Amino acid sequence: MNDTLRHGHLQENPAHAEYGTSYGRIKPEGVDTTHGAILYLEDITVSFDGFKAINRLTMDISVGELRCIIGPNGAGKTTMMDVITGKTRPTSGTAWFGQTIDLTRLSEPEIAHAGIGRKFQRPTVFEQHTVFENLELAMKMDKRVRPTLFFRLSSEQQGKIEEILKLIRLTGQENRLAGLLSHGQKQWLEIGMLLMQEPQLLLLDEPVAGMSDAETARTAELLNELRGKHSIMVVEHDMAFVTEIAQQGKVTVLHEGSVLAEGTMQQVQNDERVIEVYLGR
Ligand SMILES: Nc1ncnc2c1ncn2[C@@H]1O[C@H](COP(=O)(O)OP(=O)(O)OP(=O)(O)O)[C@@H](O)[C@H]1O
Repeated sequence: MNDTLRHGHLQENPAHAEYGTSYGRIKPEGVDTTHGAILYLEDITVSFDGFKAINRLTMDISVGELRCIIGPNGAGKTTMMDVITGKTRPTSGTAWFGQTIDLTRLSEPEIAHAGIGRKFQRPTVFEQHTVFENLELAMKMDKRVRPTLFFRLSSEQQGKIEEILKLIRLTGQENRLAGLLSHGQKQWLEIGMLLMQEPQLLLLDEPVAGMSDAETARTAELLNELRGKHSIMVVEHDMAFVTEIAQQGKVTVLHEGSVLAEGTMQQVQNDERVIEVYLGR
């Protein structure tokens, strides 16, 4: 058992008492999703010197859902992700991860360890290492990996890397230095690195910003392949991309720190209030 488990809140939660193994790693099985929700933000407010960046925000995400979050600049999208990942503490409200884990009581490392992966806008891969090594490093950096002096990949772990390489469209590129990849490929690699850690919830902040049209289209394909297998929250301004990945799923429109509208892309696109504050501009 590592230090985070020994000393952190996770150990105190009986839901975390059982640990299964996966790819030689200790995997938390403690997220109780019996009611179907992976995330439930309940009446969250974040005040910065009296200014409410998030204002009584309530929303939930189901297990396996791919949820798109849209909204004008300053709507509170990044702040909401900061609350979920423990970077920002809400002034009030609760952020439930499954039924029992209150994220507002956990530190950032504890939240990452509990199974929430976040991808920031800019890619942060290890440029001096190959694509394969980046994925391998992601596996080793995972706090749940059992510490061993000479870490050697098992055939199962090797298989996992190959599976992810295929998913992120980098099969055949595994020996290339990550620094030589295109911007889009670096973004996919980083998504692959997060997937290596098998997150229960994946947060993606503007994943297609700066990508070519072809890369954007491939990213949409990639996310559509992840649909149903992972719970994913995507914040994005590129409406054509959002339309591609939202399909018949829910899109949430944030405005002034609250949910302005929620529904299918078609429903929110036809919502007068959404047109007024965002899409119609
Ligand atoms: N640390 C902070 N101190 C003061 N104000 C902040 C802080 N962080 C964010 N804000 C303000 O809170 C509001 C919400 O910001 P946030 O970055 O969450 O919006 P956003 O929806 O992510 O915008 P964008 O689409 O431009 O990324 C903005 O008005 C921003 O200026």
